[in-house]
Amino acid sequence: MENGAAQPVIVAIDGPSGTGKSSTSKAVAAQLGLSYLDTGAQYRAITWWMVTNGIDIDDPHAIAAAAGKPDIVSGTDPANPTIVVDGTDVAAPIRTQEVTSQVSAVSAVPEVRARITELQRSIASGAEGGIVVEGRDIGTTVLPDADLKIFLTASPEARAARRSGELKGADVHATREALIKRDAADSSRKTSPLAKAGDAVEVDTTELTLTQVIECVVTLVEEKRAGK
Ligand SMILES: Nc1ncnc2c1ncn2[C@@H]1O[C@H](COP(=O)(O)OP(=O)(O)O)[C@@H](O)[C@H]1O
Ligand SMILES: Nc1ccn([C@@H]2O[C@H](COP(=O)(O)OP(=O)(O)O)[C@@H](O)[C@H]2O)c(=O)n1
Repeated sequence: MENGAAQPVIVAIDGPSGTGKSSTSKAVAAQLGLSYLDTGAQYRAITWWMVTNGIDIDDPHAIAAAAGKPDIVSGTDPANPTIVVDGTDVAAPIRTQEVTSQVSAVSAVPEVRARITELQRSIASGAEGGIVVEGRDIGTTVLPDADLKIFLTASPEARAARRSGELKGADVHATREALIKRDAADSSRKTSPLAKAGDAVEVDTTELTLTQVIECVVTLVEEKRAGK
């Protein structure tokens, strides 16, 4: 590996829920000294704000009209990623079932995507040492010129088992159905749906341990850096 003078690298990691994007991205960024951005947390944060402020989630016009109001700040240290809305730390409340069940509707609104995409591009261009950005449309829309694009997949069964392992006592079948419903909504929306970029490397994590996925992505980043 090269020494500390490695050039900044931009890595886009996309894929559906439970494929390992967050865990992999954080670990890869920490290992390689890069910043880390969880774009799902930003969509969850704006959804939390809409719910908290009584915006009707079934009314895309109301969501569009409010999209510019919340101030959303993401901390990009992979050892301590943070998400703050209007000065409030929302790391815990954005993970509730209520937010999870509403986030696809909010994130489908074009004005929301425009707002959050702008924020993401500004964070990525300000990350001097390079960054790992994870989400659904990073390789296709947010950072189409990323140095490396990864698309993680896994079977619905593996993803549901991982997710229900986190949500203690959650029923695997109900979790699986909820994941499939959210993937379908995220994949079928008109504005920058969940999709694999044509030049992304697909990694099926179903039979891999998290450590193996991290090693695979670190190797791909190092190969890219070496070829630069
Ligand atoms: N390859 C893997 N094998 C087993 N568990 C995994 C693997 N990758 C991630 N996990 C676990 O699955 C859960 C969901 O992973 P996460 O990184 O949050 O996925 P995503 O960001 O794609 O939704 C976490 O508890 C994580 O530790
Ligand atoms: N780049 C992104 C990231 C997330 N999202 C939306 O935000 C939701 C939550 O993303 P997340 O990464 O926190 O999802 P999980 O990994 O927690 O399942 C997704 O289901 C999408 O609706 C998006 O539209 N675009």
